[in-house]
Amino acid sequence: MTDIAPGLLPEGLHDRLPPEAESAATLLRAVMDATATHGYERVQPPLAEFEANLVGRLKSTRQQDLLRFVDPVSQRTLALRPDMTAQVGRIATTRMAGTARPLRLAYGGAVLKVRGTQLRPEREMLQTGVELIGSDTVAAVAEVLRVALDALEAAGVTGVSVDLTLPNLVEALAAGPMPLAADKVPELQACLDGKDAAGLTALGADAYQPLIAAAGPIDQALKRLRTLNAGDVIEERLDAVSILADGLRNRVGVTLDPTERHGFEYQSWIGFSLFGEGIPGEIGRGGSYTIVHADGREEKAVGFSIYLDPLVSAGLGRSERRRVFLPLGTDESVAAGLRAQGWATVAAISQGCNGTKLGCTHQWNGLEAAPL
Ligand SMILES: N[C@@H](Cc1c[nH]c[nH+]1)C(=O)O
Repeated sequence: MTDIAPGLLPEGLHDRLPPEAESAATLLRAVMDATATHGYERVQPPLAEFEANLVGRLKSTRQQDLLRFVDPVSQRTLALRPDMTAQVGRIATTRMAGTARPLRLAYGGAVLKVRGTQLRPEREMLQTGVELIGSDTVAAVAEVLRVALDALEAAGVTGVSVDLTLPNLVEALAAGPMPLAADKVPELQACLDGKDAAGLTALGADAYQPLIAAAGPIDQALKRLRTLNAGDVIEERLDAVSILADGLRNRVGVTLDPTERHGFEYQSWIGFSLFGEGIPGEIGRGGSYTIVHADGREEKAVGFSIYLDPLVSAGLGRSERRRVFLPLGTDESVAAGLRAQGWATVAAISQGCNGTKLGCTHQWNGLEAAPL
């Protein structure tokens, strides 16, 4: 016996009911189909795996993000996946290590985070996306962004905007052209995260002020960042961003927030967040990163993930419900004919069945499906 109410689920975990359960499946199918047209092939990693493999593969996947448990069979610590990108990295560097690069893989499934966020308290999420393994050049990132936009379009998202970010820029500046002691970098990052201009001054990091002012629409942001006197570290990145923005701007809105790091724990030179009109918060993100092989060799990669839950909540993926009620005694060949025409048939199995109560839109009257 338990003192937990039978309908209660742990915080952040939910059932998906009709019609949303079907919408989620429809959206996942739409995204997978769109990515397949670009040559991305689907892999299906398991729900849980050895913890050590999940944290070791990507630079900076953190143990505290994992829901862990001891497996009574292997006696080892397993973790539920919080993100499928690390698993795809494992597949790419083990079973598919010998497959030609760039390797294009797609995925979709449930992931579980230890903690939700204020905006998204859910802990289980339906994640889908692609990873392009073997390259993180501008051409590779441009392709991944194109695939992401096609996937969002296939899912019915409109008014898309992309916010680009430069996750390891500040670190590179501090270690190079705009020197700051390594132990001060976390404080510097915190000031930049909080857009705290006074904090930068107090830290003796006034050279970094343009980074705060630069966040915003892409052209203005690039112009402001060009005023930073930081040589190649910044010029190379800005040239790359400018090429990426040119590929995006005729399709979607583009902004740049050079110091945004939240949610970009393992991304390297470029990251991006995806937004859709009328959908609160971020609906996806991605960027470049490094996968570490078992022998220590590093491989570049880039990818994106879309989280389908906010799309489902926004009502995307719904199909028109054409449900026809079949009164008792309706001929089975009639029923089969209706199904072949695309109807969902809901057959009475006793005298008391009522089409309206069973959510039917139509009823078979012996001649045709008549509206209810
Ligand atoms: N999996 C990352 C996004 C990503 C995919 N590939 C690279 N980055 C996330 O969900 O935040």
